[in-house]
This record gives sequence, C-alpha cells and structure tokens, in this order.
Amino acid sequence: MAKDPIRVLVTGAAGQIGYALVPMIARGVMLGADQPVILHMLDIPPAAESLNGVKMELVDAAFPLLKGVVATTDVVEACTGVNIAVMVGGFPRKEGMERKDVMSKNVSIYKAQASALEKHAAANCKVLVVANPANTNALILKEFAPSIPEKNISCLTRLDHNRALGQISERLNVQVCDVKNVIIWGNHSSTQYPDVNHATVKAPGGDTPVRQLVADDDWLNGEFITTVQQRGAAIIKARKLSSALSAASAACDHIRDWVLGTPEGTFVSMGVYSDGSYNVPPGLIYSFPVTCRDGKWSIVQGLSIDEFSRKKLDATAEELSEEKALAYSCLS
Ligand SMILES: NC(=O)C1=CN([C@@H]2O[C@H](COP(=O)(O)OP(=O)(O)OC[C@H]3O[C@@H](n4cnc5c(N)ncnc54)[C@H](O)[C@@H]3O)[C@@H](O)[C@H]2O)C=CC1
Ligand SMILES: O=C([O-])CC(=O)C(=O)O
Repeated sequence: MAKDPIRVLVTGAAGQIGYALVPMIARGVMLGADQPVILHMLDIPPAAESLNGVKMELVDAAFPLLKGVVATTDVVEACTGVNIAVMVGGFPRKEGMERKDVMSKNVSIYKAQASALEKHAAANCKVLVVANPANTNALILKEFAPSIPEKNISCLTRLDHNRALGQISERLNVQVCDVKNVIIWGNHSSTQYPDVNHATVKAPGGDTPVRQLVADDDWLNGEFITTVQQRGAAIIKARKLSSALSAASAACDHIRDWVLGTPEGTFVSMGVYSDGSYNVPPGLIYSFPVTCRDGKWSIVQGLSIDEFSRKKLDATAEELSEEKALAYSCLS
C-alpha cells in the first residue's frame, strides 16, 4: 500500500541551499524512494517572487513522489502540520566574517520560529537546524519551544563529518563509502574536533584503523584537522558563496539516518542536546557520535578519549558556552 505523504518544511527555501535541497527531498534522497512528500517552503517577503519561481520549477520537474507544494512567506502556514523541519533560513556568512558576526541576525529569527513550530508543527516533528551559528540557533529554538522534546531538535554537523570522510578517502586513495566512524565533536565552527581515533576503512581482511593506514600522526593531528575545520571558509573563498550542494546533501543524510536508522556498526555525527556524556556540559547543543534506530538517536558511549582529544572536546565546549551567553545577550 502507498505510504501517506510526509510534510517537510524547508525555511530559506529561495536561498542557495534551499535550491539544492528541495529537489533532493522531492526525489526521495532524504526519506526514501517509496516515501511521498509534501514540501512546505518558507522565505521572507523580499524573496517571495524567487520562492514562487522555485515552486514553478518543482512543478516542471514532475517528481513522482511530490504530492504538494506550499510556498509561503507566512511562518504559521509554513509550519502547520509539518513532520520534519529543516531550518536553513537566515543570514549567511560572507567572506571575512566569523560566525559570531552572524549571531545577532540569526538568533532572533530562531526565537520567533521556535514558537511557530511549537504551536503548529505535527506532534513529534523532527527539527534540523542548518543556518549558522547552527548549534546555538538550535539551542535557542529548543529554549523557546519548551514543549518540543529536546530529543527532536538537532543541528547539522554531518557536512563536517562527510568532509572528514572525504579527506581520509583522498589521502588513502580508497572509496569514501569504505571509510566510517569519523567523529565531529562540538561546534559547527573552526573549533570543531574532527576525530579519527575510532575510524576504520573496509578492507578484505576486515576493518582497519584509519590511524594505522595513514601512519602519519603529524598529518592526522595537524593538517587533517585544520582542513576539515576550515573547509567552509575555503569553499567561500573559492566560490564567493558558502557550501550549498554539499550542505543540502548532508542535510538529507542527517534526516535519512535519523528517520530510517544508521547501518549496523556505523556511527554518524549529529549536533544534539548534551546529556553530560563525555563530560560535555549539559545545556549545550554539541556534536556527538550517534547511532539511530526507530527514529531515535543515541550517543555512542564508552569510546576512549586521549589527552589530545580531551583538550579539543573541552575547547569547543568552551566556545559553545560563550556563544550561548552571547546569544542571550543579543536577545535581551
Ligand atoms: N550547518 C552547516 O553545515 C552549514 C550551514 N550553512 C548556513 O546555512 C544558511 C543558509 O545558507 P545559504 O542557503 O547559502 O544562504 P542564502 O542567503 O542563499 O539563503 C538564505 C535564505 O534564507 C532566507 N531567510 C532570511 N531570513 C529568513 C527568515 N526569517 N525566515 C525564512 N527565510 C529567511 C533568505 O531570504 C534566503 O533566501 C546560512 O546561515 C549558512 O551560514 C551553510 C553551509 C553549511
Ligand atoms: O562556513 C560557513 O559559513 C558555511 C558553513 O557553515 C560551512 O560551509 O560549513
């Protein structure tokens, strides 16, 4: 029997990530090739005409899974009945700007949209915040939507996770699909910690540790980390625009694994509300290694953390605590 459609909200849908993301959702990349969807697209009034153009293109693409499109500048209409909310809308970082510069512009948007989601989304709506500062926007959304379960609010660090897989695959000249279990800890910012200590590569004789195969700790503890941390800035420098196709693809990966589950023995990185695991302060949205099953994520427990890693986990937590304080000062 055909499945009922799932309503997916994309905010900032007239923007560049939105333009890459909505066709992926309509093609089944996010929720599966047998899952019909109804797209809800929100943008602000100055972008209304462009948003309508995106809607026209969705019609023209004749996606079999796409059962309806709501394109609106009304946040209530956009949020009504949605099962999944991908929050991309906001002000992007431009060349030379740090994430902190975009903080005040974005946290007030997330405070307002929290209330709309809380009042009008479907019960058990899963929320993914993409817009920067992603962790702190998600935290503000959580704080101002107290009736949405904290387990349902997350932020995107899957792009960083995928970038780390990509760097290892290039370095070792192996297929990216054979590399797994890298971890992004902390903030989606240049303090994030891309950790390969539990990562492996599939080989005929069994999974082999990345550290053993690379056999160059200086590279893994130095250039590899900074390349992943700075990849967003490198794309902005090259394109004069921030990452869009890779961000859209990572948003699909994030929701797909959350809803449909992670493969056995594989973990992925998600920004989620800290419960104090790995001595990360509770009260922050922090990227952890997680596995997903039955629509729920769980933080992978019991991984060893060496002294080098501990310092990096703490440094990015420190930055998130500072961002949280700054966000609240912007809102007051
Ligand atoms: N977490 C991650 O891995 C990544 C996050 N980002 C972030 O994603 C966000 C979107 O990036 P782009 O699509 O490149 O930006 P963009 O500027 O092309 O699109 C943003 C869209 O949001 C809309 N918008 C602004 N305020 C809004 C509001 N209150 N409600 C609804 N829509 C609103 C704008 O009109 C625009 O159409 C930025 O904050 C960017 O920094 C970008 C790449 C990766
Ligand atoms: O760096 C930026 O502003 C865009 C972004 O989040 C990324 O590409 O990771």
